[in-house]
Amino acid sequence: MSERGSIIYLEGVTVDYDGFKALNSLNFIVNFNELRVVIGPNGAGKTTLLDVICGKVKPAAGRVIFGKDTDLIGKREDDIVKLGIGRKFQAPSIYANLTVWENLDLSLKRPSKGVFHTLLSQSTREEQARIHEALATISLEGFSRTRAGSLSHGQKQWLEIGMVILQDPSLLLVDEPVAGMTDKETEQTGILLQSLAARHAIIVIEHDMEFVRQIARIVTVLHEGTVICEGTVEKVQGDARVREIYLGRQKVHA
Ligand SMILES: Nc1ncnc2c1ncn2[C@@H]1O[C@H](COP(=O)(O)OP(=O)(O)OP(=O)(O)O)[C@@H](O)[C@H]1O
Repeated sequence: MSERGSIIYLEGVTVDYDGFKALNSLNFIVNFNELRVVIGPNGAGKTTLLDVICGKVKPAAGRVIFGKDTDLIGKREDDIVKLGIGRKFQAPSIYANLTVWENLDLSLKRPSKGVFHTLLSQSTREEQARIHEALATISLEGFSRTRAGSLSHGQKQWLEIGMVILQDPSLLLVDEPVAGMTDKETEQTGILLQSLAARHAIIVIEHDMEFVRQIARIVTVLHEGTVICEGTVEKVQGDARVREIYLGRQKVHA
């Protein structure tokens, strides 16, 4: 896949729920190695946007192109994962009774033979090296033998991010990564996402504007299923329409 141009391209995408347009002729482009933050008030269509990209929701109209020319419309969710799109949901979906290492081992991109077969088989040196690298990336080097269920909330989120990146996605979708985190964990998550952006394109949905300011280069503002503003944090915060939409709901400025 070319490392130039767009990694994901949505054109005229409409998602219709019995006449209600959760996405309304949406145009949205993210380039390779971009870290894009999507904000917008409740119900703006942010989650629906990610649902369309990962194949969970089928649009009534529009095109969704991954990489140079792979049309995602009509593809199954697991096929989209295999193409290189990984999603980190808001609630961590880790195996609480397995160790951090075992969780990472299970998520390595390899033909799935089931949990028990994978745990009983020896990982190769290369696989072990990749797990060590992931442990360092997510700052859990000292926790490889710790039961995942006993990690802190923030550490669980990082573990799941580690599990998604071990599948080596070209595009990583992240839904509200810092909800419920301490300030320190939030800051560390920002550093983690920025470091990941060197190797993966990332789309982050976020409500926490302080966090958005920490990580964002370009912010897309969604409202009623369409993009109403896009640009730097400063541009978005100074935009009259954005201010009006957020007025009385939540502050765009901390
Ligand atoms: N399965 C569904 N059936 C009907 N309406 C839906 C469905 N899923 C989402 N919607 C509606 O579509 C709109 C967009 O929802 P979406 O979850 O994408 O918004 P959001 O921007 O992620 O909001 P939030 O910040 O609250 O998570 C909302 O009004 C929601 O109620």
